[in-house]
Amino acid sequence: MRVLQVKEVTHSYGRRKWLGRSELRPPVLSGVSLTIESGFCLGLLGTSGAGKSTLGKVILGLEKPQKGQVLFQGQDIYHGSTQVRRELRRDMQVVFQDCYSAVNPRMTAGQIIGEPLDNYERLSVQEQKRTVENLLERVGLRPEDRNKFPHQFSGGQLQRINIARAIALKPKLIVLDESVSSLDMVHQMHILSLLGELKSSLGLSYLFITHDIRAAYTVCDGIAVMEQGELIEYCDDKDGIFESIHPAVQRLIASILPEHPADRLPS
Ligand SMILES: Nc1ncnc2c1ncn2[C@@H]1O[C@H](COP(=O)(O)OP(=O)(O)OP(=O)(O)O)[C@@H](O)[C@H]1O
Repeated sequence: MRVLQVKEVTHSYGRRKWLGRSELRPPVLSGVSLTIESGFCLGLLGTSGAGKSTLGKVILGLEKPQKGQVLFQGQDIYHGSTQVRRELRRDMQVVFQDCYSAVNPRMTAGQIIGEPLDNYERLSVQEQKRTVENLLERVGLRPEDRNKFPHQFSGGQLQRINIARAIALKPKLIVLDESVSSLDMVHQMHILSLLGELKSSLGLSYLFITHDIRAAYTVCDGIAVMEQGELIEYCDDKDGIFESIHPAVQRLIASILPEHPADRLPS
C-alpha cells in the first residue's frame, strides 16, 4: 500500500522586494515527486541546502507548497477537514537531529513520551504509565527512566526517548531528519539498528533525511538524492545508487572513506 505520495511539489520561502516590486523568492523545491510504500524506508540524501528539510516540512504539513500535492494514505494533507488533518497528523511523526531542543527540559521522560497520548488517547493514569513503560523498554531504556529529566540522559538515550514519543501513537510514517547525525559512531549504530528493528516489528515507513550515505545505506531500502531543490536520483533498491551516472551522486559515493586508514592514503 502507498503511504505517501509527493506530486510535483514546488516551494519557495516568502517574497522579496525587487526593483520596487514584490516577488516570490527562487524556489527551494522544484517539481519534486516521490512515493513511499508501506513498510519502506526511503533515504533522502543531498548536500547542505539541497532542500531536504524543506521537503520534510512540506510532507509533515508544516510548509504549504505553492504548487503540487502531498497525499498521505491517499488524502491531500493540505485540503482535508480539520478532523481529517488531525488524524493524518497522528499517523505521521517526526524525529529531529537535535534531541535536546526537541524536548522540554522541565518535563520528565514519562511526560515527554506521554504527551501525544494525552493529545490523542484517553488512557487512565495506570494505562498511561504502563504504555509509557512499555515504550521505554521498546527503545532499550528502563521503565524507571520515566521519572528522569532530559539532562539526566546521554544524547543517544534522549534520542531513544524522542523515538519512543514518535512511535507512541503507532504512526504509519516517521520523518527522521538527520536523527542520528549529532550522535557519536557507537550511538549512531545502536539507533540505526533500533530503527531497523522498529520498522520490521511495527510495520513503519520512514523518510530518512541525511547527509550520510553510509547511514542511509545501513537503514534504508531505497535512496533518493536531491540537489538544488530537485530530485536528481531515485532508486527503489538502494544498490542502484552505485550505478548512478549523475556527477553529484558520484561525489556523494566518493565521499565514503575506506574503512581501514591505510586505504585512505593517496596512492
Ligand atoms: N525558513 C526559511 N526561510 C527562508 N529560507 C529558508 C528557510 N528554511 C530553509 N531556507 C533555505 O532553503 C534552502 C533549503 O534549505 P533546507 O534546510 O531545506 O536544506 P537541507 O538540504 O535540509 O540542508 P541541511 O542539510 O544543511 O539541513 C536553503 O537555501 C535555505 O537557506
